[in-house]
Amino acid sequence: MKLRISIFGVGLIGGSWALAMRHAGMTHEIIGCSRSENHLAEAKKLGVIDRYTLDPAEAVRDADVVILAVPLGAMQSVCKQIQAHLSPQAILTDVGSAKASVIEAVRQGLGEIPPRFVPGHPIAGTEKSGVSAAFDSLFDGRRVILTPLEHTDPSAVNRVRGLWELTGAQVELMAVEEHDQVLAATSHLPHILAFGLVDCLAGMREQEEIFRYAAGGFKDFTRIASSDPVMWRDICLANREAILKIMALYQKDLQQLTTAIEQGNGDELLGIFQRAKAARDRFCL
Ligand SMILES: NC(=O)c1ccc[n+]([C@@H]2O[C@H](COP(=O)([O-])OP(=O)(O)OC[C@H]3O[C@@H](n4cnc5c(N)ncnc54)[C@H](O)[C@@H]3O)[C@@H](O)[C@H]2O)c1
Ligand SMILES: O=C(O)C(=O)C[C@]1(C(=O)O)C=C[C@@H](O)C=C1
Repeated sequence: MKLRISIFGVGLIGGSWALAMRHAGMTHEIIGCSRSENHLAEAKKLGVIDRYTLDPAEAVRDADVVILAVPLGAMQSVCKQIQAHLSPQAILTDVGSAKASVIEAVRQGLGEIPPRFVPGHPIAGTEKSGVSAAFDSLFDGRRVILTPLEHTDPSAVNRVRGLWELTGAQVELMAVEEHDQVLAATSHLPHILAFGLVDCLAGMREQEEIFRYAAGGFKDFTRIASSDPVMWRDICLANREAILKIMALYQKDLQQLTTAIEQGNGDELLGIFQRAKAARDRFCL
């Protein structure tokens, strides 16, 4: 069955999902909705969506699937705008980077969490944003985490799982709290460190001189500091507790490294670097 899909926020993630659905031949019609008519007109011009509207009520009318792909800070207001118009048959899902906050935004915005709401998060992206950066293979071979709640309709979970699988993604189910803790460690902390490092160096008097000599290592480490600041502000505010926990742990480890360097403790440094290399070589890519 071909679907009428309604996408709120046709940027990097919403746009890439739309393209992947099109590629899979799943779409009867894709409707984009957002605050920005310019973004929507660009999405239509690029062939990512079939049509757009600035009216959330019209966007969800007769939709089989509604996907929220706006920044975390906008989830609640979008839900408020669709509350009176969302059909109970429609599947509602999202792509937000932190899950407890989206679930709370849906609860506040819709007044309750509908059984056909399936929280989701593709662990795929780039440092670019906007629909011009979207591409149909973004999710191919990547993981997508769904965090259904106790009362979530299993048929809705299966439907959303099936759609993500059509993008080439590998879908896993996880508890909300676990998701937010794991992603605080593997995604949110690295982004905070990259933003922090670049800001630190940019604040030094010799910054122009320093950046002239920034080569491979610096570029690899800081690519993600080019990501959208609004998106990352929202993630830090939304997943505050889990992020603070992992930051405290990391600060302890950084202090251990500082002490080892201060004391000229080569054995300690070698031990840390060997453990880290072994873990990265074993677990990453
Ligand atoms: N970028 C990534 O790497 C990545 C990866 C996984 C999940 N996510 C999540 O996906 C979501 C979207 O991120 P993105 O990278 O696609 O961002 P993006 O900036 O590329 O796209 C966001 C879109 O939302 C629209 N928008 C912003 N505020 C809005 C509002 N109040 N009402 C309606 N539309 C609004 C914008 O016009 C834009 O088209 C975020 O929740 C983010 O946490 C991002
Ligand atoms: O590769 C990147 O540029 C990303 O930042 C993608 C990334 C990540 O941290 O891995 C960023 C945020 C998400 O919610 C999911 C994926």
